[in-house]
Amino acid sequence: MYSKESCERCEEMEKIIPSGQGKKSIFLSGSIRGGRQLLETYRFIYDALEEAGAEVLSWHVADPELEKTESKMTEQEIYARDLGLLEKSDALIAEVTVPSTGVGYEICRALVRKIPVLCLHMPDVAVSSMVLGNPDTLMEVRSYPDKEALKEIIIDFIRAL
Ligand SMILES: O=c1[nH]c(=O)n([C@H]2C[C@H](O)[C@@H](COP(=O)(O)O)O2)cc1CO
Repeated sequence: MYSKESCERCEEMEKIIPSGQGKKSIFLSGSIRGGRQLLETYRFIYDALEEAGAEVLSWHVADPELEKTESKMTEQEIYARDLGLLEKSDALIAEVTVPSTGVGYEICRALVRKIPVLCLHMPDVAVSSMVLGNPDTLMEVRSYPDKEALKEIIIDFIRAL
């Protein structure tokens, strides 16, 4: 995850977002039981957020070993842990390409808490009207054609927080 290229980018980002000062806490939301086919994208989003100077509280969503740790937890423990992390978050970023009950639930809880929500999806996928048609001003929905565009959207969102 740590390459020379990402370090150079880090230095660039530190000029924009001073480290330690106003570091934003982000809840990353992505499908788990809805299907793990976009795990690589969740990892990319995690890396982009860390690079942008944000802290990802729900890092487990991008963890390829997630099943091992979560299988030792009860359903109630998973729910309480996640809702606790959401309470501490400054914003929520959801990858909504793969439909997931949990992701939809977390988006709704974040909007009830009145924190900004960024929903990201690949082009030409059937995203729910509950996301696409949501008039909440705290909600932003963006389609990303490639990883470069995805990174830019994430950086812009973090800078605007
Ligand atoms: O084991 C889990 N751990 C966990 O953190 N979650 C949370 C975080 C994810 O953003 C979201 C995924 O929901 P789902 O499993 O319905 O796809 O729910 C969900 C599960 C399983 O439902």
